[in-house]
Amino acid sequence: MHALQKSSITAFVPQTSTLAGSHHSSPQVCLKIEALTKQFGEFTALKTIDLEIFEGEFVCFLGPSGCGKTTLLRAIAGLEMQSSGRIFQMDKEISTLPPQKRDFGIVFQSYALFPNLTIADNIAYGLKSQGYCKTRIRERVQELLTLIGLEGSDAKYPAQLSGGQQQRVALARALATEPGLLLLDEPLSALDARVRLHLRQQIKSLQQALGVTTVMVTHDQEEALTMADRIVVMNHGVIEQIGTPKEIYRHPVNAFVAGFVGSMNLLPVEVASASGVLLGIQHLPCLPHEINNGDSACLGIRPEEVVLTEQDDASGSLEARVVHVEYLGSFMRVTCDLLMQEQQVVVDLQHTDAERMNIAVGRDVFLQLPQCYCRIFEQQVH
Ligand SMILES: Nc1ncnc2c1ncn2[C@@H]1O[C@H](COP(=O)(O)OP(=O)(O)OP(=O)(O)O)[C@@H](O)[C@H]1O
Repeated sequence: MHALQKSSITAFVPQTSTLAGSHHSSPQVCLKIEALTKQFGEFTALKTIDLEIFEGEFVCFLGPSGCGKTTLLRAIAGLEMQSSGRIFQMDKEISTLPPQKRDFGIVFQSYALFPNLTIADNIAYGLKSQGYCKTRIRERVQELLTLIGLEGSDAKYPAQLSGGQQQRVALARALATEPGLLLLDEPLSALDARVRLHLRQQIKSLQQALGVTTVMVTHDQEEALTMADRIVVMNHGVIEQIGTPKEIYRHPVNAFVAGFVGSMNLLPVEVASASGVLLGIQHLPCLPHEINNGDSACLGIRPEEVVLTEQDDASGSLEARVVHVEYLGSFMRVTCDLLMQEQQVVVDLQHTDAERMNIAVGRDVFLQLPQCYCRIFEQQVH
């Protein structure tokens, strides 16, 4: 559809963000990536990426530096040509189209506004090149300024705005032509923590209100967990897991995802049975897994899932000594050395529990690792 024929965004019906979590009405695939590979000389930055993103979804590409997330975003935008594989947007193959022929708006980490243009002209940039008439451009710029809460800033220049405000203008500019896809490349990472938090919420509610399919690159797991409908966790050019924030957090598929998203104790164990492992000589019941008996594996349990007690009041408790206590606002993070072997276990405690038990460095305690939280992973290959 030509941008001129599109309705104004204020007429959009707000959508909910539960799309990815509840697939009761089958949503349409907005973006489909098939066996995408990217080589930089001998180096493979993306290895056979397959991915479907649904209309209205907010998807985050999350992973450590160099994992290929920006390369994947740039391939979607046509700013980087893939070495092989195909990309479809709304069933139309866009694999070889130049960026200007693709239907997206993009926001980069650095605000990338034109410093010599006013805020109004920055926002109007794409509208002018798409042939909107002057009256409509003026209207549209006002709509967008209202949308991002910067009414009255039309005549200002980028340098007169704060970093967060400039990034909101960049967002308005990206949304101006009502693109079918919004691409965000670490849009918050140049901002200070407080502004980042505020803008995170603003972007999320704007995305929900407009229902625009959005892909955001981030290396910040908290950002991904709070903003995304689904997270694509990447490492070394491959997708390790795709899932809702809850799925990724609660059911990581391997030790990499477990360690990268949230905090996770990862303890080396030997598999003893289909639902039991040996931590040193201590037998621990665990969640069912399919790793062979006798193999080395990794037990994953989150700090908030470990039970810390003063007394040895459950069989299978591990004797431990508190070696470090950290105050983290709403809870305390307690690091314990296991007495049986050279391993540390981190436990998150409510302040009231920590005070009741007089938790301090040097205190001897007992740790229980409940079976329902003991995930068993294959040993990491990377
Ligand atoms: N133009 C290029 N030439 C050669 N290698 C490149 C090029 N662009 C990216 N790479 C390499 O490809 C890999 C993936 O880069 P990419 O920028 O996609 O990573 P990323 O996950 O976005 O990391 P970051 O968060 O640090 O930006 C990196 O090892 C990078 O050095």
